Amino acid sequence: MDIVVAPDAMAACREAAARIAAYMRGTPEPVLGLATGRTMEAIYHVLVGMHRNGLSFARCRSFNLDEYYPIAPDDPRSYHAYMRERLFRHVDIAPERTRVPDGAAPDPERECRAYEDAIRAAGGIGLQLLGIGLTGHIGFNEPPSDFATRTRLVELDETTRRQNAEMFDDRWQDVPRRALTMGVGTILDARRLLMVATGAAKARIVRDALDGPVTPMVSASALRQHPACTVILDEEAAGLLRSGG
Ligand SMILES: O=P(O)(O)OC[C@H]1O[C@](O)(CO)[C@@H](O)[C@@H]1O
Repeated sequence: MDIVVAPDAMAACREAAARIAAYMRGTPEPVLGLATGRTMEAIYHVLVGMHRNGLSFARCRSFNLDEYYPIAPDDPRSYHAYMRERLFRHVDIAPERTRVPDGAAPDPERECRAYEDAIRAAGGIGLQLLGIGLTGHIGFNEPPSDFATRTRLVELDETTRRQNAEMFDDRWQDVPRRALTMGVGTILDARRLLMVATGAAKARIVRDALDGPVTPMVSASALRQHPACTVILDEEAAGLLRSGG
């Protein structure tokens, strides 16, 4: 695992965007795994700027990690809307080349199987972008999540619902109790992983994930089993690491 510590959050996000752009430029048919959450907003902002300076998304396909369930794709609080507003509508990626789990699917298990099939049909994910939740989740894989799990319907922890309440007018009780998420096994299948964490609030869970035991109780600790994983932190998020990053 390669750990990069940037001086601040913006520098960490610029570094992440530069690596995504390098992957896109160096790959004939890039398949991006995308994430949501506050950390990713600055990364998408930088990527949109790069697009305005010539970076094309036209050859990309994308698969997002997760979506609330149930939620309509046109609900402004959905991750469909998040992706449209922060990235897709600003770049040259055709909507049919982007995919986010369907939070309105009448049969969620079928949707999860179809999602796995679609990733496989695209040739697998080349670069998977990841954030980390305060529970140690990657995607919405709350503890405990077996490292072999695949895309599935999960229950969200109260910590996560509270963490994500901002989009729901700060009413955590309104955050859906369930979500569709790629499994830890699905994530580990990506050829390269890029996790980004910034801010002091993430320091404890970053330490648990990178310095603690590799355990299903901290999904992000699974990244240490991946042969090509880079973690980009700012100094605050790296603050409790044994090595200091
Ligand atoms: O960047 P944030 O808002 O702290 O979120 C951390 C992670 O948890 C999630 O909310 C769940 O996947 C992601 O969207 C995000 O990567």
